[in-house]
Amino acid sequence: MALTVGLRPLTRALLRPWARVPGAALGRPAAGSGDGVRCFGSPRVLVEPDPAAVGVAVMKMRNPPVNSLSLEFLTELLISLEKLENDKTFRGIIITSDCPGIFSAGLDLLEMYGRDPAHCAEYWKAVQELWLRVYLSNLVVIGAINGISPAGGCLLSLSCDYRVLANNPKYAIGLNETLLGIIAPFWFKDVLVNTIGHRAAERALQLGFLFPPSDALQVGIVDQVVPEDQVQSTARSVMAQWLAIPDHARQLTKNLVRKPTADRLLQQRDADIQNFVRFISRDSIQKSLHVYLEKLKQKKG
Ligand SMILES: CCCCCCCCC/C=C/C(=O)SCCNC(=O)CCNC(=O)[C@H](O)C(C)(C)COP(=O)(O)OP(=O)(O)OC[C@H]1O[C@@H](n2cnc3c(N)ncnc32)[C@H](O)[C@@H]1OP(=O)(O)O
Repeated sequence: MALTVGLRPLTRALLRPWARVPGAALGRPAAGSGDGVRCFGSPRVLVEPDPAAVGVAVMKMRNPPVNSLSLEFLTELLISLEKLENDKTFRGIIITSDCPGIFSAGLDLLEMYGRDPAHCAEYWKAVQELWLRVYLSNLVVIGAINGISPAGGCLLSLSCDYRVLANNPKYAIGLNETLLGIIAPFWFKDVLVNTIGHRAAERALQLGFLFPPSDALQVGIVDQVVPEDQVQSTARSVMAQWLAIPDHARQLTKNLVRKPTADRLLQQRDADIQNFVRFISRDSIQKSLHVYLEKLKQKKG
């Protein structure tokens, strides 16, 4: 699936020399990455082949302070995912965070607050694209969730094939959009329903639940909860289990299960973008976003 996000000239320029990790131009070891370990990346996304697992790449999100999914960050994630999909030496990706305590704070509120319709449309197209790229990936995608994961961060986690969450009570996960006075779009809802069932999803979406690890495991929004220092090793051992399955059979099966959900968006991407722009541009929604952003600021005291 070609990357269909219409990149702004600025974003395109930003990404042109995108192997910017010092010394990590494709094929050369990045500083501190260990001898011969080929890695590549961009300012906000570091991709390192897992030295202990052939064919596995670890994708580290590093958009401090909270890995909020800005347009630039989404674009870098998409470029890295596309590169991995096209590099036949990789069969699996472990997605994790380099921002302590935070997997991803979700969509970047500043991309939706005080922005013109054209920007909102471009932003939403990138959000759609990231979901489709991860959800339908031919690679095995495992979330090594080492931090809090609200809303868009939860969607990214749900789009993985398997989710390992660190057992830290602060690392809650859920689609909390109603707490902001907004809503999760139908395809966020669909993925949650597919994962935890209709009644649990209905309740969690309406109440904006952020599940702490023990509840997240019980409701099924994550597959495993482990001590924080075992998240990466657990993700790696689960990856080995999934990679023991012949790729072609596993990919066809993943597609069989996931394509009907993805098709609901693919068949109406433009309408979904227009719906988003209309909804997010409402005065009442902009006001809700303003109040929420103020609350975040006040929280800092
Ligand atoms: C029809 C259908 C239509 C559908 C139409 C609508 C569809 C929308 C779907 C929405 C999906 C989403 O993901 S909406 C986003 C939901 N996300 C959230 O609710 C998480 C909000 N953030 C937090 O709760 C906290 O920041 C948290 C992640 C726990 C980290 O707490 P900390 O104390 O460590 O850090 P903070 O001090 O709070 O934050 C550090 C800085 O990051 C900023 N920040 C934090 N989260 C941010 C965010 N998501 N976007 C931008 N900026 C963010 C803060 O403002 C601070 O900025 P400075 O003050 O400048 O330092």
